[in-house]
Amino acid sequence: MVQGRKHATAQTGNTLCHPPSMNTLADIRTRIREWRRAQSPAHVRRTSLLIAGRCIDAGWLDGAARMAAYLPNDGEVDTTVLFEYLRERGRTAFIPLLRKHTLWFGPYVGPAALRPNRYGIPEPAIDGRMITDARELDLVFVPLVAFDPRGHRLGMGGGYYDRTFAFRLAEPARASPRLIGLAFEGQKVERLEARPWDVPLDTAVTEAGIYHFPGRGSASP
Ligand SMILES: Nc1nc2c(c(=O)[nH]1)N(C=O)[C@@H](CNc1ccc(C(=O)NC(CCC(=O)O)C(=O)O)cc1)CN2
Ligand SMILES: Nc1ncnc2c1ncn2[C@@H]1O[C@H](COP(=O)(O)OP(=O)(O)OP(=O)(O)O)[C@@H](O)[C@H]1O
Repeated sequence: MVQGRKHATAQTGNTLCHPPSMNTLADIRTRIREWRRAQSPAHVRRTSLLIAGRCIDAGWLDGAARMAAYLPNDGEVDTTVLFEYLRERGRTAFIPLLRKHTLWFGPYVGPAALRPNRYGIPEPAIDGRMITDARELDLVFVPLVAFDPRGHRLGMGGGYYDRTFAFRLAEPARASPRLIGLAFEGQKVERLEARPWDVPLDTAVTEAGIYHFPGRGSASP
């Protein structure tokens, strides 16, 4: 930790350390979103390929009947390869769809069938009959702004993922859908203050490796 110098930022291993004044969740969100947007497109492409490759090599996509992932926005890890992997195998992936304050999921059938949501992020332009409930998914690749070694996640601040997957907290023995955060190593922080509604990740994947968070539920005997 760098003390006494205003706004100083030090790097210890791959975990960014900051003076206490920079550590509120809102500060972390602002700082890491800036960091994410400052990465070069070539770097994002290369590291995203590594991250997607880890997910495919782990067998997660082959093992899940229903997979959802996000369309990248604001410098997030690029998920294109994950969608291509399923499409080449004749399978449909799901992407999030905002309905009031929660997420539903719609089939991703290509860019033509999309429209921007209220935040400008493309989502499926489909009718209600094709919408899938979060409970019907086996695996969800989750976007995030920051994560910590306990699996806590900081998102864009809308509370959408926490509200949508609150049933994972309410039903601790339930292991699906598996929530896998995709992030660059620069999004890993020492500690995120936990709020009661936070739904932890099961796993996070960065270009440096796979982090397992054997948390509540599946870890208990
Ligand atoms: N790629 C992706 N899709 C996603 C999410 C995400 O984090 N990433 N979401 C995860 O929940 C949901 C959208 N959640 C969001 C919540 C807040 C803001 C937000 O505050 N954006 C602004 C303000 C823009 C505006 O209001 O027009 C910003 O960029 O500052 C964006 C998305 C669903 N889809
Ligand atoms: N399960 C829940 N029930 C009711 N309100 C919730 C729930 N989860 C989150 N919220 C509300 O959403 C707001 C934003 O939550 P938070 O800051 O954790 O979002 P986030 O995880 O960063 O965003 P996102 O999931 O959209 O990426 C909180 O102030 C909280 O009031």
